[in-house]
Amino acid sequence: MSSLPRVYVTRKVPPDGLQILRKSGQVQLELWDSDDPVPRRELLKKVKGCDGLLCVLTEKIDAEVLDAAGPTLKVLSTMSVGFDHLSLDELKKRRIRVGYTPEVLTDAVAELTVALLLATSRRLIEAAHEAKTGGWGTWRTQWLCGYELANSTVGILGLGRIGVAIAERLKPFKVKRFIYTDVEPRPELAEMIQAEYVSMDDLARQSDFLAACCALTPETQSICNKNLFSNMKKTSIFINTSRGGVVNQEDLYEALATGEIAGAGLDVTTPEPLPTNHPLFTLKNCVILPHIASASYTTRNAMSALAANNLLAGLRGDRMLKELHL
Ligand SMILES: O=C(O)C(=O)CO
Repeated sequence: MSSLPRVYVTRKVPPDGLQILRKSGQVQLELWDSDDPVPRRELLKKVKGCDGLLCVLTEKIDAEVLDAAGPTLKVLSTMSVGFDHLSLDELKKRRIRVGYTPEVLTDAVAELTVALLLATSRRLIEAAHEAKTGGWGTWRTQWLCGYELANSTVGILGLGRIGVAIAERLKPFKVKRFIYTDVEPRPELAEMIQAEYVSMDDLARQSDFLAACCALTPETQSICNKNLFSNMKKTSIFINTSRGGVVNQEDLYEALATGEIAGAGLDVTTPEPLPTNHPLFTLKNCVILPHIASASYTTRNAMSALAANNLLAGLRGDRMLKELHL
């Protein structure tokens, strides 16, 4: 039997990552060779005795999984920038090193955020549907009017790399002002986009477009709620490409259905997938995408390669390219 470290990969990850692992000659690899998530029972069985685990964001890595893996598990590598699916306390307790994939997806996520913002504010999905289903009668002066970016104020909730990249892409649309809020001011990032730090209430009150770009943590859970939406302008657009958990969806539904805000574009929801009979799907002013912000071939390949390299470095005891310091 080989004495190489055993690694379990919980999904058919894009080819670059798999190739790096296979060619390394450094690990014995086992893979859940499917596009669908590994069943929990199978995961609990397969992690037993592994040295390394490469997962994606649909796998909840908690005490149960870590107990099932046992003391051999030294490295966890997630193919995601988000890590709300990982029980960090449990990982820290067991001294398991954790790799993740920031930066390589910033461009793709920012690009999709802009696309979703425009699709929502200029009502593209509704308009395409009307054109296709006979609703297009004649050119009408106010029909399918939306809201434009020129001269607007764009608010960013949680200013990190992705928020900066979104603002950089929106600037050429003649946005007048960028504002942001976070747990504390981020002067270096803010300077890159000339964004002004404001309170959460001012962010809500002043934004014409408000983009949630924050990580999901206990502090940001449901932070976009009745309080936020009721402070927003009736003409404002809310966009979320971070995590569904930052939004109270009942409050968002109310805000959209009663015209408290003009529209919402969501790439992330709770749960995922959002059931097709969910009330949010009944609203014309809500555009919902199936968590595709990072879904370009280039980016997903880069994420898988980084996740693979993180895992191998961790198993060698070297510095990872991107490690979460617990
Ligand atoms: O990497 C992540 O955290 C994602 O949400 C996938 O884009």
